[in-house]
Amino acid sequence: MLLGSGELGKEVMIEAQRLGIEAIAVDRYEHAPAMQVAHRSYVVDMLDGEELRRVIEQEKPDLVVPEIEAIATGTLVDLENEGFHIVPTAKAVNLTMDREGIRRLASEELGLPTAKYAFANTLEELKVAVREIGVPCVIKPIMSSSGKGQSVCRSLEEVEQSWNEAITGGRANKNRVIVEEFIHFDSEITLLTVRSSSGTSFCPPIGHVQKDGDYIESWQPHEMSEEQLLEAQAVAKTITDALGGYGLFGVELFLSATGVYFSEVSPRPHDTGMVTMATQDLSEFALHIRAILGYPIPQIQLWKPGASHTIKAREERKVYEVTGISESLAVPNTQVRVFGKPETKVGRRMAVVLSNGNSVIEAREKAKLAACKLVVRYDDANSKKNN
Ligand SMILES: Nc1ncnc2c1ncn2[C@@H]1O[C@H](COP(=O)(O)OP(=O)(O)OP(=O)(O)O)[C@@H](O)[C@H]1O
Ligand SMILES: NCC(=O)N[C@@H]1O[C@H](COP(=O)([O-])[O-])[C@@H](O)[C@H]1O
Ligand SMILES: [Mg+2]
Repeated sequence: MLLGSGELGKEVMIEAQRLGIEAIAVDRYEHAPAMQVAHRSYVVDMLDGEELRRVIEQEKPDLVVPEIEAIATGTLVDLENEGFHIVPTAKAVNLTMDREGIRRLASEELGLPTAKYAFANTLEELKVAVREIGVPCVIKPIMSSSGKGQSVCRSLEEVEQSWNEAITGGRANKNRVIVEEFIHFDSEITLLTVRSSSGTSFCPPIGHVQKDGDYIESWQPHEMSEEQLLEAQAVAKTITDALGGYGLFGVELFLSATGVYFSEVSPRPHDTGMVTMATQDLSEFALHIRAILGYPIPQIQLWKPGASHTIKAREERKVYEVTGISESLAVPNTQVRVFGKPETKVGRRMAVVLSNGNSVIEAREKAKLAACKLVVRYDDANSKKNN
């Protein structure tokens, strides 16, 4: 049972189906991408522990596979104690659903290098925290993803604005924020790390560009020195061992002249890792399914350098279409994934383009060109504004 049924879940679901698994999709809204390829589905408020428990107890799945962070993870901890199998572990899902849990584990328990950080519950506490950390700093709700509610605060005058953004952009009704020292990194990567019956394996590093805290473009492999790669793998091994279980993890790291910084980790496939559908023999989704079913992963092979580029909506509409697919597919070595989300929202990721080539530079150029050809078009008569 997949908890969360977006674009990443849809690919996980397809990989499960390929191995003959009976698969159930759950999300907060109807016709979510993974629901379109599941045996059956449920619409549930996954932040409501009772509703979540009801659907899990009804279906009694062999594996409960969280796909998003916004889940009543305390209930998953209880269900694990009662004998349900939560992927990769209820501890991993519970700690990574809020920034405080995973940051304190990484920095205070495991001693991994991170940006300096502090927490605040009120605007007054935030002003104190910003003075302590210094500017520029990054302010984020403790519960949010894809950059929602996140801002860079450049002076004490901007603290109030950052506070307002964080408390309106956060996922839960919790006025708690994290302040992080701004890391002037040279590049940032996702190190996909798989824990399986074959031990721990790493995919070649994925470089990416983020805008407003959300990913725009990713590529693989990201060029880094052997020394830096070993440092990154050591950080990834430490954090994933601490979280435990079988599955694929997306370990987010900042690379700078002063070393490798741990940023955060997803105990599940990562959005920037969609590029692996164009580069590896086993995509991150195939790896996740293999790992959680207990199957071996003797090796992971990079076939070609590749890149991904996202396509986002600019408006909120109930009726839309993605046009330009033919023009996009005319770019060589290119594939398109249209997620099939039932409606658009401002900034919502609707599709991704995947390209490969003889070099990362070539693949990035192709993916960018192909992405420019894809356009999200709206039917004005059915727009929310006009209704
Ligand atoms: N301390 C920092 N210093 C510099 N840049 C940062 C810092 N924290 C975050 N960023 C930038 O913002 C991006 C998003 O941050 P982060 O991963 O914490 O947000 P998120 O909401 O969890 O995003 P996602 O769910 O997509 O991973 C990072 O990938 C990085 O580009
Ligand atoms: N960075 C996390 C991430 O990319 N998660 C992916 O986005 C979906 C939510 O999309 P939505 O907000 O458009 O419904 C999630 O279900 C997951 O597939
Ligand atoms: Mg992130």
